[in-house]
Amino acid sequence: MKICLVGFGRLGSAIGKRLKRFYEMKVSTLPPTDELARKEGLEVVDLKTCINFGDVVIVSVEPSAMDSVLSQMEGLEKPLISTAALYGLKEIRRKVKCGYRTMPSVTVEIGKSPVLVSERGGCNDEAVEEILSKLGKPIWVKEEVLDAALPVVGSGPAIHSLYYNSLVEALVYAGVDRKLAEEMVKESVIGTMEFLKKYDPLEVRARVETPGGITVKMTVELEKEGVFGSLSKIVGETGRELRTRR
Ligand SMILES: NC(=O)C1=CN([C@@H]2O[C@H](COP(=O)(O)OP(=O)(O)OC[C@H]3O[C@@H](n4cnc5c(N)ncnc54)[C@H](OP(=O)(O)O)[C@@H]3O)[C@@H](O)[C@H]2O)C=CC1
Ligand SMILES: O=C(O)[C@@H]1CCC=N1
Repeated sequence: MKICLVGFGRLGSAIGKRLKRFYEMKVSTLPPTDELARKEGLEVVDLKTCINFGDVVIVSVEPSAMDSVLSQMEGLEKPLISTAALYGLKEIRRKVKCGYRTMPSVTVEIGKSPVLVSERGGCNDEAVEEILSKLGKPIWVKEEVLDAALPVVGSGPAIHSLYYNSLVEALVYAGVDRKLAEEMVKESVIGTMEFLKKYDPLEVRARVETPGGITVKMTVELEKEGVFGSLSKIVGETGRELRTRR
């Protein structure tokens, strides 16, 4: 399969770096990101050449550029995969027959991202799923779920990094060398994420909280301060708003 990738910014470049290992690819993007694509050894071409080349077209441009890009593809019958936030499937399919919407994250660069995709029953689900499985784990969902989950899936790496960083700062605050602190937090977080594949989060919590011990004192204090409630509220409200915006 050959891929035409349109847009080589934050997400497009992550997609390009990963997929070039599996497929022949040409890129259509604007300066200055055209130089980034060339540095990755990818050929940069105009949009028309790109579309003619690809068996599948992936569009990863900012939402405000979608109208202009799609209007240059009107009538396209090849599968088109959009990553644009908030640009509806109906609008995509009004312009191209075989459109799909996805919500990945930048961790596609290492092939480890949930990739939400809407909706099954399009005109080439198999080809789309094959490509998305190289980027991570494709999860077919209704479009409204894709919008609701954007703040956790698409934005996730930024939020997780904030949490990670706040723990590094906590260790530095407690007098631990920063490099050591980073190593400790990374291993702790990665180990816990693996553990969560095996155990329910409440069970993990129960296994750690020695009665009358140090952990329960902190977890109750964090809950009292509303740290996690605020996180759920802010992220959840954003998802709710996105879900109903269309
Ligand atoms: N960043 C992320 O983690 C995620 C982003 N998304 C979505 O993916 C899309 C891309 O996001 P992101 O990478 O962050 O955005 P960026 O602004 O970093 O990248 C946009 C890219 O599109 C290019 N571009 C703009 N107009 C055109 C055009 N007419 N033809 C060809 N290329 C064009 C830009 O070129 P140049 O800058 O050189 O002008 C740039 O390479 C957005 O719609 C966003 O909502 C979804 C999930 C996660
Ligand atoms: O911040 C944004 O709007 C895009 C969508 C999800 C991640 N980046």
